[in-house]
Amino acid sequence: MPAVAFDQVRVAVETEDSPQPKVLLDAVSLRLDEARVGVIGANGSGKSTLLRLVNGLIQPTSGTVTVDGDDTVRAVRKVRRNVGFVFTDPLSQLVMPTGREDVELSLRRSVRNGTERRSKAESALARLGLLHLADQSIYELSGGERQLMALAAVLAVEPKVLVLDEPSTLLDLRNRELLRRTLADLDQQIIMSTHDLDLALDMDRVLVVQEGQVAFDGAPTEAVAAYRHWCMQALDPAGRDAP
Ligand SMILES: Nc1ncnc2c1ncn2[C@@H]1O[C@H](COP(=O)(O)OP(=O)(O)OP(=O)(O)O)[C@@H](O)[C@H]1O
Repeated sequence: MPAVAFDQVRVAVETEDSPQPKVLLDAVSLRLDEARVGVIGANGSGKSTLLRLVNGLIQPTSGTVTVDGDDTVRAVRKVRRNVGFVFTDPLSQLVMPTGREDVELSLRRSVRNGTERRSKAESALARLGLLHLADQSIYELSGGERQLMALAAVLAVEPKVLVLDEPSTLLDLRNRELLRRTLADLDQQIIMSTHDLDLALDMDRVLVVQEGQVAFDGAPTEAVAAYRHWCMQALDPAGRDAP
């Protein structure tokens, strides 16, 4: 299992609102060896920022991120070959007119032979029950169908690490269960952010991100309990009883 390591990572960006850079993530040091790592936390806490560092979509302002020893800045091409990234919004990922073309496109670099490529694409689509939608325009698919299509395109290339940013937001109950089973069957390491706490409970380790820092890191049940506690505290800081 490749290790993903963060060493004293800080991400800060310039904004027009303030002369000071805005800190999106700070003091993150982690070594992720587990097969299934969940990332939970409030909206805007820094989950996507943390995930995007893993495949070099965002570079640390200071500190380093490595995947299997490869630095995500200096060895970004190698890192991108090893790390598949599934975006929350599938339309930011699907670029071809149909799902089949998109899955075949993602295989272009790794599978030179056209017949083999078509067959691999077919298997990736079949695995997620998408063959009947493979030749339909991406724009005629539902949000959930597109979300699964984007996952099929990334899984087709069999990355060593699969990073998923809130992959179940658009899925109905059946497809959420399909996603859950598909992820459970995969050999690769999975790092996934989610607001779906049941999905988080399937993980081996869960990070709770709060205001740009990892506020809890440990077993899923304890992480979810800590997150719930902080949410309640934020809603009712004085600890008053609900009306
Ligand atoms: N390029 C940027 N410039 C300025 N602020 C940014 C930039 N990118 C992200 N942010 C801010 O950083 C914070 C963390 O964003 P991030 O997308 O990582 O949150 P998140 O935990 O994934 O949220 P959500 O659950 O809503 O998807 C947010 O306040 C966001 O507005």
